[in-house]
Amino acid sequence: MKIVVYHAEECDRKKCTSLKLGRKGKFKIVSSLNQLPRGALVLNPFSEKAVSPEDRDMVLRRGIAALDCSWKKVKKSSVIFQTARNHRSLPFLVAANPTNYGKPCILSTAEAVAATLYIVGLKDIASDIMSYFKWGPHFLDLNRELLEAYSRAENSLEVVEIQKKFIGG
Ligand SMILES: C[S@@+](CC[C@H](N)C(=O)[O-])C[C@H]1O[C@@H](n2cnc3c(N)ncnc32)[C@H](O)[C@@H]1O
Repeated sequence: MKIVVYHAEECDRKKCTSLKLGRKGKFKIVSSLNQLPRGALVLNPFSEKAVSPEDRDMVLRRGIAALDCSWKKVKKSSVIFQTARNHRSLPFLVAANPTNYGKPCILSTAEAVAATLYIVGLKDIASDIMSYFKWGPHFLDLNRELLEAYSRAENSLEVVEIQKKFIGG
């Protein structure tokens, strides 16, 4: 499984989830956009299209790419979000990492990648990624009902419908 993270060097390196997974050999950390895998699913919080089980083949064959930068600095115009295709945002999920605990959609890179893997049906790999953090398994437990529902959707539109019903109560 190719998981490649473009690292913008804006974070506290001790707290950075992608650098930790890079050290464990789970993520490849790159500093040049040319090193991102072609055709990968790009995790972009500004994308209008949501991750769905339809993306499974793309994830298996091409991998996942993410941008690790400060949430304070991330912008629609961030360079990685301009260059690649196949951008996806994650539907409503709540962060469990200590920096943004309880905040919807403001996920760490590790949480975003694990959620993507879960939704496309690669649940064991999602659990493995989360197992490197004390709070990681809690992220999956906290969001289990929604992650399960998203993982049973047909496509991105259905994922958005599930999200709407959940937020609307
Ligand atoms: C802004 S960085 C923050 C990383 C943080 N410093 C850490 O240690 O994990 C998080 C990245 O994860 C992905 N991500 C997080 N939440 C997302 C969402 N709701 N939709 C799509 N991608 C998301 C994006 O690639 C985003 O740039």
